[in-house]
Amino acid sequence: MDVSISLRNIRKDYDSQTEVLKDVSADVQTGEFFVIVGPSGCGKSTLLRMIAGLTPITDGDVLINDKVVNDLPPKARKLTMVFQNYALYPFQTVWDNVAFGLKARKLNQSDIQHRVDHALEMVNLTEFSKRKPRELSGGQRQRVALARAVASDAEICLMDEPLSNLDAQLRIKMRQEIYNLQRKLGLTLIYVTHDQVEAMTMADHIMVLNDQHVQQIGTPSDIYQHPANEFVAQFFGTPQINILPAKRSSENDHLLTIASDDIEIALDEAVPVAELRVGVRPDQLRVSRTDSVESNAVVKNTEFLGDETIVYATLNSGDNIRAVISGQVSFRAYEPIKVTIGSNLLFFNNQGQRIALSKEEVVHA
Ligand SMILES: Nc1ncnc2c1ncn2[C@@H]1O[C@H](COP(=O)(O)OP(=O)(O)OP(=O)(O)O)[C@@H](O)[C@H]1O
Repeated sequence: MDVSISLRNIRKDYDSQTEVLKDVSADVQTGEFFVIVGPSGCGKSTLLRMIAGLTPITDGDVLINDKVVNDLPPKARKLTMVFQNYALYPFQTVWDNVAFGLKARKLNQSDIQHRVDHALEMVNLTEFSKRKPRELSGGQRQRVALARAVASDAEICLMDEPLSNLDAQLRIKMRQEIYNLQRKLGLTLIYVTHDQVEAMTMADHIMVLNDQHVQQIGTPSDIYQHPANEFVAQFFGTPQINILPAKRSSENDHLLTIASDDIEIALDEAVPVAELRVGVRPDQLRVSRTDSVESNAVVKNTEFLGDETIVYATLNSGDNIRAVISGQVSFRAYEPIKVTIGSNLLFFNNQGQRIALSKEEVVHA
C-alpha cells in the first residue's frame, strides 16, 4: 500500500510554556481510516491542523504523497476538512453551502452542478438541498459538511470530532455513514476523536496520544489486546480494565500473588520481576457469593445494564475492582464475595510499560 501522509518527528510548542507534542511519527496509508485518539487537551486538533497547514510546525516534517509540505498553504495540500461545528454559511442553502468551495475554485457550472448533486445524493440530502442550515437537524447539518468534503473530490479528508455535537443515537448512525462513505470513496481519512468507542469501531489504525507523546499506533485489536502501557490499557474498554499490584512468590517464580494474599495464579512462564502490576479486563474477573470466612472482597454496589451486571467491590487488600458478569445479579452492599481471576491477563512493570510474557494468556487460577 502507498503511504499517503507521513509525519516525521513532529514537535509543537505554542510557546516556551506550552509544549504540546514531541516526536510524533506515523505513516497513514492511502485509503485507510486513521484515527487519532486521546484525552482532552493532548494535542489531537493541533496535530490535525498541522497536517492541514492551518498551524505551523515547530520541528519535524509533514509529507503528503512523499513530498514535504511544511511550507505549503492549506489550499495547495489538496485535502478537505470537516470540523465539529460544521462551519456552514447560515444564509446559504444546503446546495450553495456544498457548492461554495467549488465556486471559489472556479470550476465550470456543469461540473459544479454534477458534483454537488452527486455529493448530496451520497449523504441522502437531495430533498433538503433548498433548505437553510437552521432548518436542519444536527445530523443533517453534519451531513452537509460531509457532502462538502465529498464534492471537493480531495483524496485526503481530515475530520476533527465531527460527531461530538450529536446525541448518542445519532452519533452511532453517523459513525456508520462516515465509515461507509470513506469505504465507498476510497478516501484517506484522518479522524480525531476523544471517544475510544469511535476509534475502536471505525479505524483501520489508531494513534493514541497522551502526555505529548504517541503512546501506541496499531489496529484496534492490537491496541486492545496488546496495549503498550497502562495508559492505553485503561483508555480502551468499558468498564475500565482493573490494574492490580502483584508479587512473584519467593519460592516459585511461576507463581503470582495478586492484590489480596488469597488470589494466586500459576503461569507457564517464569515471572521476570519481583513486583509487577496485572491488568484484568472486568469480564475476566469471576465473582461468587460466599460466607465472610471464604470471602476476599465486599461488594460496594452494582449496576444492571440489561444483559449484564457490573459489580464494584473492594478486595481485602483495599484495591477496588470492577467485574462484569452476565445476566442480572443482585448483591447487597457489603455482601462478602469471592473474586477469582480468569485468563487473558496483561502484565506491566512498575513504570507502567507492558511486559510481554510469551504465554501470558495461559494461567491456572
Ligand atoms: N493557539 C494556541 N495557543 C496556545 N496554546 C494552544 C493553542 N491551541 C491549543 N493550545 C493548547 O495546546 C494543547 C492542545 O490543544 P488541542 O486543541 O490540540 O488538544 P485536543 O487534544 O484537540 O483537545 P480537545 O479534545 O479538548 O479538543 C492544549 O493545552 C491547548 O490549551
